[in-house]
This record gives sequence, C-alpha cells and structure tokens, in this order.
Amino acid sequence: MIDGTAGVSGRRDADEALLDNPQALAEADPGGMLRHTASAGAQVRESAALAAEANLAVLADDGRPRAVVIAGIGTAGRTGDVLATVAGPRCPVPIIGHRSAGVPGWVGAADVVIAVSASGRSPEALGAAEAAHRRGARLVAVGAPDSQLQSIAEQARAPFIPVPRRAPARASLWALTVPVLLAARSLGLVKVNEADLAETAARLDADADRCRSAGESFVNPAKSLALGLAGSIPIVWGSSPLATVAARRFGDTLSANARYPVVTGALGEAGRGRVGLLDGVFGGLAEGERDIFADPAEDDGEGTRLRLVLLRDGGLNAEDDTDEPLAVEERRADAVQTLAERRGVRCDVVTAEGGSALERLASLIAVPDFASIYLALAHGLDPMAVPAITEMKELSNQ
Ligand SMILES: O=P(O)(O)OC[C@H]1O[C@@H](O)[C@@H](O)[C@@H](O)[C@@H]1O
Repeated sequence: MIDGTAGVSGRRDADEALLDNPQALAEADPGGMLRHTASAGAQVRESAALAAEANLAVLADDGRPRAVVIAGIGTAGRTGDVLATVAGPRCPVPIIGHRSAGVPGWVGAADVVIAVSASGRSPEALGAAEAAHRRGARLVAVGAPDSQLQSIAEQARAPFIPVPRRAPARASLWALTVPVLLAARSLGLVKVNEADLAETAARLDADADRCRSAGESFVNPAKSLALGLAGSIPIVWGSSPLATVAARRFGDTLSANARYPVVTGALGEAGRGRVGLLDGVFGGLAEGERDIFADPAEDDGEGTRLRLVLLRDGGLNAEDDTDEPLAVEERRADAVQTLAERRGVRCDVVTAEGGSALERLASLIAVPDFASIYLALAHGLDPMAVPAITEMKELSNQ
C-alpha cells in the first residue's frame, strides 16, 4: 500500500487475488458501495411507488410545455441525459440539462423545470427551483426528504418526490432517475410503462446477481471488466445516443470510485476526431513496442496503454427511435473494433439487452457500475470516500 498525500492510501498495481476473496472485498468496502449498487433494482421499484404517491398529474393541467429543463449536478444531472435519450429524437419538446445554479434566461411560464438533488441541497438544484418558482414555470423536485429542496417545492406548491438518502449520490442514479421519467410521462413526453419499469428492475437485479462479490472473476463480468481495465487509460465510447449516456456514466464512476482518468463519448463524434487516440503513444505506438515476453511485474508504468470499452446498443431499438439508421451505428461499432484490433489496443464490448430503451440503458450501466467499484477495491481505494470531492466543496465553500 502507498500512503499518498491528503489521507488517501492505495495500491499502485491492482491486486487481482483480492477480487476473488469476498471477505477481503467486504473489508475493503466499509461503506458498502457494492451493496448500495446492488440495490439498483429495488431503487426503481421504490421510486416508482414514491412517485405514484406524489401528485404528478397536476403537471399535465397546463398541457404540453414549451421545454423541459432538468436542473442538477453530478449524478442528479445525469438523470436529464437519461430522460433525453429515453424520450428519443421524436420527442416534440426540447429536453435540456442545466448544470449550474438558476435556470436559462429564456425559462418562463410555458416551461417545466425538474430540480434534482440526492442531498436536496446542491446550490445548482436549489437555485433552479427558486428561479423556476419566481418565473412562474411549472416545477417538480426530486431529492432527499426533509431537505431544503423539499421546502422550496412546498413553498411553490410543486410536486416533490422524496428519494431516501443513500450516500453517496452516485449510488442513487436509479432512485433519482425514475421520478424524473415519471414526471415526463405525466407530461406525455415518454412512453415508459409499468412493464418497462418492472423489466428494468428485474434486469438490474439479475445483473447485480451476476456481479456479486461471491462470483469469481472468470464468471463475474464486472470483475473481469475491472481487471481488463487495471493499469490502463480507459476509453469508453457509446455506439448510439443511449449507449453514450451509459458511457458517460461509466466515466463518472471510473473517475469517482476507481479514480481513473477516462475518455468518454459518442462513437459517431469520436470517429471524426478522438479516434486518433488509437494511433498515439498510449495506443498503437505503445502496443507496437511492447515486449510480449517482458515480466509485467517490472512494468515501470511507462507502458501505460489504452483500453477501449465499446458500449453497443445492439440495434434492438425501433427504427423510428433513432436519429441515425441502425445499420450506420452498427457499421461504425464494427469499424472501431477493427481499428483497435489492427493496432493491438484491447477492447471490451458490452452489448445492450432488453426491449425498452430504459431496460437497454440499465443493461449497459449495471456491469460497468460494479466494475468501477471492483477496480477501486483492487487498488485498495475505498470507493465511497472521495476526499478530493469533499475538499473541493470545503475550499469552494459549497
Ligand atoms: O445530488 P446532489 O446531492 O445534489 O449532489 C450532486 C453531486 O454533488 C457532488 O458534490 C458529488 O457529491 C456528486 O457525487 C453529486 O452527484
């Protein structure tokens, strides 16, 4: 173990054996990030029940809004990306994520603002909720019960969906996302139905089971993904807009849990620029020089190389749910795999499964979520405690 600065200790090289020792894994995860992450399916069911108790139907009273703004930061902000992709390119109303305090200047009485904050106290969500109320926009708030966000929603007589707190916020993605989707459903903007929610929850349960700490690395997809990424610079590209939301989420969890630098994005966009990474010193150039007989224990870090994770949508979505023909997305995904292979850059592929957009998204998020935690644990890092985030809050007085 290295005792680093600022009270963080960890291991330079990932301890593979630790991942096959459930006892050691439990000790390395005192806050229970694995357990919190395994509650994703339960979060979907619980949030759907809590949303059913809130009076979301009032949202529809004033008809279809001009625009929907999802205000929040970090994981809360990601819920806006999920809504936008589940609503799809045919959504008649713009869905806009807003990640700073307040709301965009054009927001007014014709619009809906959904303010989201797991703690119920991020300045971004609170500022947006207050601004929405002041400007006469319809407001919905999602977050911790008995929080400042709840009081603002009450003052504004706006629906509030309480999301029980699970520290940290990134372990609450599903609890925060479902109320946002159901608020949008009340507005007639998404088609998510009860069966979609039930199937998504079941998918998350099944993936949590496949990724459980007792499952050995060779049968546990999250452990093998984590071990493949160990020591690399991950690049995570999504083959479709939906898969790109999952890619960005993996960027969040790899950074915050495992503290890995990571490049994420849409493959379509990457294909016109960032794909050049595969040719560089961390990509094809490094692989060309690699001595395949060298002892990996003597690797002094100079051999750091890229590892590509390709999240593929699998071409399962209905043709009218996409903004690009499925065949184009599929060809591009095949192409980048060929490119990686030609350069010796290793590539993991996760392919979406399931019928609805929400379930497919869940199938691309679940295994990577666990992988980020196993990667943290293999490096001796507590995936829950991130001193840098706490220090940022203290130093910037937030
Ligand atoms: O969801 P709330 O509580 O507003 O937090 C928003 C974000 O705040 C940051 O400081 C981190 O803690 C993130 O993990 C979190 O997603």
